[in-house]
Amino acid sequence: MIIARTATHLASELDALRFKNGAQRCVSLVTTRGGFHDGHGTVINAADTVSDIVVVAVAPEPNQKNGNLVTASEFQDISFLENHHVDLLYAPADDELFPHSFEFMIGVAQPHACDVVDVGAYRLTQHLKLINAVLPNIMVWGEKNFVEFHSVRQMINNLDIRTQIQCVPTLRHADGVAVSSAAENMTAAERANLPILYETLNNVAHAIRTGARTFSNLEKTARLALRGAGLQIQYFKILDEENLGAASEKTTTYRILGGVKLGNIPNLTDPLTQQPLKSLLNDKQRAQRLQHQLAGIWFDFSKQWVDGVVLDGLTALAHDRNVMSQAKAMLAGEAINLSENRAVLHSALRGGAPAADKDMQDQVNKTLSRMFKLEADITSGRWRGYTGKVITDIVHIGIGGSHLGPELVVNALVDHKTNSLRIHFVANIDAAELTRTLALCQPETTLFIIASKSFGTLETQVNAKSARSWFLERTGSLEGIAKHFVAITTNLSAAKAFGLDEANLFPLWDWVGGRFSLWSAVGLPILMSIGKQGFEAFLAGAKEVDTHFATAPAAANVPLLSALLATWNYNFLGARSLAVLAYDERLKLLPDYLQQLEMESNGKSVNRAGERVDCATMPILWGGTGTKGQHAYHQMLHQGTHEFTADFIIVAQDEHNYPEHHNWLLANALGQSQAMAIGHLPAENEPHKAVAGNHSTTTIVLDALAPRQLGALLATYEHKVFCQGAIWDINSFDQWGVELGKRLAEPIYAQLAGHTGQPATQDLVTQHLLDHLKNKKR
Ligand SMILES: O=P(O)(O)OC[C@H]1O[C@](O)(CO)[C@@H](O)[C@@H]1O
Repeated sequence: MIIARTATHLASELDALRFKNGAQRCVSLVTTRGGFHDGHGTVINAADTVSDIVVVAVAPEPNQKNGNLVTASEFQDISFLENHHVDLLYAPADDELFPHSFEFMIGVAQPHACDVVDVGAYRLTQHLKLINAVLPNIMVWGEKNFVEFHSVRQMINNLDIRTQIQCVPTLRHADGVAVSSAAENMTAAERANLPILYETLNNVAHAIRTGARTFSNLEKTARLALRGAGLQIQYFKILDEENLGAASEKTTTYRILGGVKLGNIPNLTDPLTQQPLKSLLNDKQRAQRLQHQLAGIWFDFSKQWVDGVVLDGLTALAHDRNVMSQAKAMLAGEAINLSENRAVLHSALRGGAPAADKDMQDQVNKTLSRMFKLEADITSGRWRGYTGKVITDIVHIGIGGSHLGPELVVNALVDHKTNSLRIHFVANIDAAELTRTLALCQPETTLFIIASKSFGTLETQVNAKSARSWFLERTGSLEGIAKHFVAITTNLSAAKAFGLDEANLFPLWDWVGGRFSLWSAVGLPILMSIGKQGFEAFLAGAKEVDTHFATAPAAANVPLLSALLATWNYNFLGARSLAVLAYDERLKLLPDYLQQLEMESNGKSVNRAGERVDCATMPILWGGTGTKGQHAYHQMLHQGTHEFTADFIIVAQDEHNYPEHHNWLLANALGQSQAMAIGHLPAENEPHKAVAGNHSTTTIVLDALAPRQLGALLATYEHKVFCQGAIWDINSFDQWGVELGKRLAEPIYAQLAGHTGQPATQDLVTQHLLDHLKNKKR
């Protein structure tokens, strides 16, 4: 590689390179400031592919007399360029480019609207001088320096310089951080926060791609997210690619520029923007926007790490994403489940979708009446088993949406039981569950409820078959089936083929998603447990939420706010899990139920148009009951390295009349959420006692754990899931991901069951496992 330090030396070397064997060769120029890294490498490689001769210029800083390259790293820089097959390095000192007698500078006549980074007369003149010295056919830039690239491009166009100019995409680390000398020289703590910049750029790009056009709000929200992550913003702009002016409705190509400063980061203490959560907690205004009463529940979002500006930004985001007009379409019965071409009308099961088809509502009411009759017949003893005995045990067989909701509600409302029926649930294909349950039951006094929307789900089929065999082996009475088996399904013919009596079949409809079906006949165990009045109150609580959701303004719409705050936590503050912390033992199954509701609904990675989403979607939802969790996983929440958000669910009334227990239970819930918000700064010599704080949490206070409140709580989560999906532009109502594993299990089962003639189709690793299991099986 030739190294030239003066314009004269450069000219003579370049002439020789440019004109070889009588032919003129193509020269490219890459201008840099030295300190080379792989990011430069991609630009130089690109220059190499479009030209015969690559010249790299290292532009000096003002008054940089002797350091033609960046000081101490000169040696590394030269070998880096040689390794990248650069032909010529031009490294003039500042006084070579700008001698004392120099009196002219070139400037921009009309500064562009973007005030991102001022390229300035010095740099522009320097670029012009480098271009004049090298006379390149083409200049190649890295996109990371887009503003400077744009200014030079304008200069080339406006001054009729006969050089082409192009830029190449930014090289990024696996976590999205642009490769740069700054990124290499950061402390681990500074570096850890940086991926949020790329994520935020992507979030905004995604928002624009999917129709968001309130640019100032998008910028505001993005800035807050960056500050929230402890980054000092240099600039964050949504611009028109063409002229780098502010983006407008007319913009066809957008350029989103974001830059952050590092070093001496004030870590969320900038009073003009985001303050530590601790300092927000005493703001009297918070209650108004962040505490809401709905259907016997107090939703308290005031421990969320947001302020008014963030809330405005989030509300604008909902508007941009048309969340509420999509909700309207859902409640009107439009087929918003695109991949299955189905309506999503579980609200109609509780009278919460008045615009839904009349016929649909009639079917719902008719089925409800039949459910009430069955419950009354069983609990009054009018319905008897085949030997005339009253029913004492209900065994509900179903899985996923046909199980989780009913079991949760039956357990949670145990204090609202109206009769002595014992209700059991069998979901797993593991026979442990079925056999243990059957061991508690007598065939003459047991009613089996088989709940399966499809009536084709493996677990339910196998369990139902075994339950029927258990019954027949003990009773020998085929006619007895009619007294001991009922089913809920959309697939009535499959249920009949199973041998079930038509009169014992309760319909379900394709417009009810499995995980939203507990309000239908799938909820029969709930009805059997809490009776007609209780079940009606449960539906009514959910309907109150439907009405609120459809009519409340965005800023006070509880399900929408929940979803927006979740977005803020997941997509802007980097929370990767949602902990559901129920401070009531009766709600032990709530996290399991919500796992299906939220994760099966929104665990998606393509949008509604089938394109890959470019933002994180549903994080991991998990949880348990307080105070037990405090002695298990709360340590990690307080001092671990994962960002999270949590929902605290508490019940205000002491329903067991044990005041000491109840007061401690509530005190612990509030103490935990307070600790998560305010953290603890220990003495300098006790870093192990530091608690970071600044974790957003929501506190949900049920007046009582009663049917109305529980119905309202679950419906709120349902609508939150809908809003979340609308914000992410994903279909929350299908679940294609569960199919592959099911399919792969089939040939494995055939081998385990010794079905002959089935060739092994598995990979070697799976085959070895299978052989091992076959050997070990008795
Ligand atoms: O009610 P079915 O058709 O038996 O389905 C049970 C569950 O299986 C799934 O299809 C997949 O897990 C769930 O969505 C559904 O709730």
